[in-house]
Order: sequence, then structure tokens, then C-alpha cells
Amino acid sequence: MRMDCRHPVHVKGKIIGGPDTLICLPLVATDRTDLLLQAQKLMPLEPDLLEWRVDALNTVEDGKEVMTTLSHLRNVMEEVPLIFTCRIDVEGGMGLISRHRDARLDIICRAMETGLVDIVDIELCNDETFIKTIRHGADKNGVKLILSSHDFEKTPDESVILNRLGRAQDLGADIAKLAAMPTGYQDVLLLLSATLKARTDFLKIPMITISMEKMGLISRLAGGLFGSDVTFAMGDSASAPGQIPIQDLRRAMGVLSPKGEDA
Ligand SMILES: O=C1C[C@@](O)(C(=O)O)C[C@@H](O)[C@@H]1O
Repeated sequence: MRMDCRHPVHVKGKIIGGPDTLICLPLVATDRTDLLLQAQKLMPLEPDLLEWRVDALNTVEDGKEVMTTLSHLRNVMEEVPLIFTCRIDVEGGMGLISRHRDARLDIICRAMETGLVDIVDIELCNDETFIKTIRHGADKNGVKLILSSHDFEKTPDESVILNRLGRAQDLGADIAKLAAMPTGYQDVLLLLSATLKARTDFLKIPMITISMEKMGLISRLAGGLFGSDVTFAMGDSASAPGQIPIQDLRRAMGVLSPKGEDA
């Protein structure tokens, strides 16, 4: 049976770290029209969460425009929880903003202040002042915080994976996240086994762990059984290598954890 975590996160009726593994769809668009079209297209697929990768937006440097776009997006999304992500360049961020610390900090803080964002995702590799400022803003505005780590080259050793998940928890994350690239199937096993170890040994908060690319697909399908609380499917397009359509993901997850059975 899937192990619940000690401090589940409740957002708009969804439980991250509860009995079910949730499915998140990413929104990656260069302009507002496309973003809203994508959201309209994805809503009937009934995702548990939507992630807006705001770093992909052409006009992301224009704070006012981003906030207006955010309010339009919120209207389309109704009650689906929103993760707001402005990814840093060294961990897969797109566009100019991903290279500008202060611009990223500013846009994330402004977004939290609107009250339209449920969760923000920032990287563990940010400096402590950055992380503390976001944590403070999140507390003030009732926003949950994901501290994440991405390695697009390799899968780190088990000790590094455990260390990063633990560090996210120690720095006050509500959810810890780690995505890594496998260079062999051994790495996929390593990621899953580290996930289980973190869940059993020390991690009280929910986590999201992902082994990327085709090779890591099993982690997106079955990661929930090992302790990962959210899995990412493909939105209108993929936001990372290895994502598959939500219908396929749901079917496979249903086979792995039949409802009403002890799995
Ligand atoms: O960090 C993650 C996970 C992810 O990288 C994935 O591998 O599915 C996709 C990103 O959009 C998201 O921010």
C-alpha cells in the first residue's frame, strides 16, 4: 500500500501527499492567447493541478502584463490549483528572465500577492535570501512552496538525492521535488529506491520525484507507489523529456493501483 506522508498539503480540495498520486499538466506558452487556449483545452482532461511555466512567456519581463494574464488564466482554470513556476536558466528555464535573479524574485512575489496562485516552485539552488523572501511571501499570502532540483545530465548518487530532499524540508518547503536524467536503468531504480527511503526514513512533507526521458517513464507511472505524490503528464506539449499524454498515464496508474484494492 502507498504510504501517506505526515504533512500532506491541502489545496482547493486536493490533497498532495494523501492517498492518491495527483497528476499535474504543464502550461508552456509564449503568449497570452496561446496560454489561455492551452488551459481551455486541458481543463476537460481534469488534471489535479496545472503548472504555469511563466518563464516561457515572451512578455514575462512586463510584470503588469503577467498579472493580467494570470487573472485571465485563473478564470479559465476555475478551482484547479495552480503552480506558478519561473524556472532558473541552469535548471531548464527559458527566456531572458530565467537568467535574472531579481526579475524572477519580483515576478514570483507579485504573483503570490495577487492571491491567484496556490503553489510556487523555486529551485533549491537559489541563494538563501531568495528562498527566505519567497517563503515569507508564501506564508503571508497562503501559498505553498515547492523547493525543487533538476539535473538534465545525470542522476546524482543516492546520498545527494536524499540530501537535497532533506535540505528542501529543512529550508521550509511544503513539498520537495527532484527530477533527474537517467543514463541507464540502474539510475531509474536508484531514483525510485531513494524516493522510498526518503519517505520511510525522514521526509515528512510530500515529494515529487521524476526520472526523465523514455527510460525513466516507469517513475512517472509508478512513482506514487514509492512515495512520490505528484506526476507530470504532457500538456499541450511536453515541458520536460519523458512526459506522456494524461490519458495513457491515468490508464497505467489505474492498472498499477486498482481502486478499492490494497495497492
Ligand atoms: O520540475 C518539473 C517537472 C518536470 O521537469 C518533469 O520532468 O515532468 C516538468 C516541469 O514543468 C516541472 O516544473
